[in-house]
Amino acid sequence: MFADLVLYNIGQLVTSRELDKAKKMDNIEVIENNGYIVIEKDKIVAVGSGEVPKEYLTPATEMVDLSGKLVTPGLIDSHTHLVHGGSRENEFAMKIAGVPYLEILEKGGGILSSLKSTRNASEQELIDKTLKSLRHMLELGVTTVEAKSGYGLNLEDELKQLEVTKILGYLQPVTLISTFMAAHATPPEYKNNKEGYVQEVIRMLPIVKERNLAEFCDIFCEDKVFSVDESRRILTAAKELGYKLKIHADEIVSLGGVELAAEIGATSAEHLMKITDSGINALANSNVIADLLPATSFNLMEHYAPARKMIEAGIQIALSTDYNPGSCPSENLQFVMQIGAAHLKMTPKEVFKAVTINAAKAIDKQDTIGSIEVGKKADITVFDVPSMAYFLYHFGINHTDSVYKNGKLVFKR
Ligand SMILES: O=C(O)CC1=NCN=C1
Ligand SMILES: [Zn+2]
Repeated sequence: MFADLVLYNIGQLVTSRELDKAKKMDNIEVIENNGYIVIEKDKIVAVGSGEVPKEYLTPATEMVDLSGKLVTPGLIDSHTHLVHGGSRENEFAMKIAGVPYLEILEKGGGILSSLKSTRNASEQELIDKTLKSLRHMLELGVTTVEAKSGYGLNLEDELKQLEVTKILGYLQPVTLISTFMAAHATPPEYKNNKEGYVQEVIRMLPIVKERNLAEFCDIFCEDKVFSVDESRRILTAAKELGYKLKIHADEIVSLGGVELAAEIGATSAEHLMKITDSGINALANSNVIADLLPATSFNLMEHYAPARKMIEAGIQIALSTDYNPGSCPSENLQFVMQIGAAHLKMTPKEVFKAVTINAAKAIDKQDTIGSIEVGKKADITVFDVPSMAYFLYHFGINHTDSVYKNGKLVFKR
């Protein structure tokens, strides 16, 4: 085995390798100094500290001295509404004036505003717009992104969003994991026929699946959006077709979506700002990943999910942006991490675990990415800071120095 690339003289090397199988948030390996990573083609072949083992080295090996910088697995943004047309800055003033998110939606704004601009956008317009967001995400150290549909809300436009996501995966280096989310809101044409739309979503499921356009199915289980029963019907139909499941739960009102996630075996339950003790108990006794979105709390000026309580209960937490044109119009996962530290009271190891191996679990990719371990993909991010603590303390700028995807340098500041 000969190395194509060696990264050495690393400051803190956050491998995110889990030191045990306990459902804890601080049990990841951190090599404190002088770390190295040996890469052959697209895979990691050795990780350690001190002298790089000579048996891997050849005259052709590229040796990169990282001069004490922080190194982590490529960051994973496990919850985004990436592909969408238009923007909703016109609603920002309403939000600041205290108009509730669900009231804006009920008045035909919110998701339904993004619906109009997404339906009116061509595939090329969506591709061009989303390439810019993906460039921001890459430069912020992100190498894998989950991307939900849900602004088409009819078969033609849902397929358009999902096709755009697929095409984007070939046009730039960030890996895209696709989620079908036609159950995001009820479109105007079904305004007085909610049941008809639930049946239409169920009719779309096999079509999307046979085109291999989505790995996950997600639903907005929320007051005045989709009830727990409607969510159960759609997710059960999706599960029978082979979809893995996600659920937006307890964002604004706690309906019992979290308990449904545990009952139905969802991969993840997301938002959880209003999670109850019963929901915490249900998740603690399941393998469901709790994907928290603190930048959405920040932007909606809502309170934050009770992360500390969830961590004490043994729940596995991921953190992601929820990037979307309404409740969180920001691609900045680094800022999410800094909010996670300051407002969710998460420790550095907990925060970095939440955007690496736990985010990989939230998209069921923990066997190939999410940690710097032998045999895993060489998705690696270098930050121009000495430690996790400094990264979280110095907020609001981009700390990325360089990003490697499948062992290749894809960004250098
Ligand atoms: O408002 C949006 O566009 C995205 C969103 N879906 C559920 N919560 C937020
Ligand atoms: Zn969302």
